[in-house]
Amino acid sequence: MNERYTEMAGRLIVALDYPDADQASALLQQLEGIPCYMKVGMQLYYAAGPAFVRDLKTRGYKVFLDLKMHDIPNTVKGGAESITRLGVDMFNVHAAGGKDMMEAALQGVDKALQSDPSLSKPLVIAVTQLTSTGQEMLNREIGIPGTVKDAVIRYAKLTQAAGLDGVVASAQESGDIAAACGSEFVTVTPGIRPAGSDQGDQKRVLTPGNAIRNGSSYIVVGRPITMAEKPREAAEQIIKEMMGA
Ligand SMILES: O=c1ccn([C@@H]2O[C@H](COP(=O)(O)O)[C@@H](O)[C@H]2O)c(=O)[nH]1
Repeated sequence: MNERYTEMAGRLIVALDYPDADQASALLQQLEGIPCYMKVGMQLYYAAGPAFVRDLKTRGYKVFLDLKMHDIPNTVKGGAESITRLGVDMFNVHAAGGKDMMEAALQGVDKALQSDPSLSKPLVIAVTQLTSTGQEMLNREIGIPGTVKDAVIRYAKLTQAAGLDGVVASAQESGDIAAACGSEFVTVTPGIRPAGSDQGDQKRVLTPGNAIRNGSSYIVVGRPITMAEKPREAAEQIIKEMMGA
């Protein structure tokens, strides 16, 4: 395993979108030894809960807990405190919850860290516009005027002003986010589709190689790996494409 492989595998976040821990564990077995990040989202967390997250940490994985909190500041603060106690490496809120709510998330993190100094500070990021949102939907259905890019950049700047580490956005916007917020500001980008793969419900997509070229800090990949006939080969192919970017 060379250095570039390890770096790129560490920037691949595999979305464990499964209905139970057994199915998620079966994928882990297939991907064993690949030093990628694992993402636990609503489907798996609501079924398998904190125990599965702790299990992933015990197995040595970096974990992104993708629960996209969006609530009043006091509730988000409490949620962030509990999530930080789980020892995850990254979690998120919705930027649409506003600056006070995002700042409250950071207060929750601090509270947990103060009560248990053995914990590490997780990256706290905010969702800008979901990658399943296209231009038409944004303007006509959701009622937000302007381009998707404008909305994403506005949320990214608000997120940075609140003191968070970065955002979730499409890889199509990574370069513009870096230009607006600096290259240290983390971009976590789902909607990744290797050439020729099914787009599904994703509207703003990019290939793994183009996402890395556009400056994404991390790429999030679910179905192109989990639904592949040979998930390990699919993951290795994605890492290879990232390495070549
Ligand atoms: O804007 C967003 C935010 C989160 N996601 C999550 O990423 C994965 C993508 O899965 P695919 O199967 O590769 O489409 C999934 O867990 C989403 O909940 C996102 O897609 N877009």
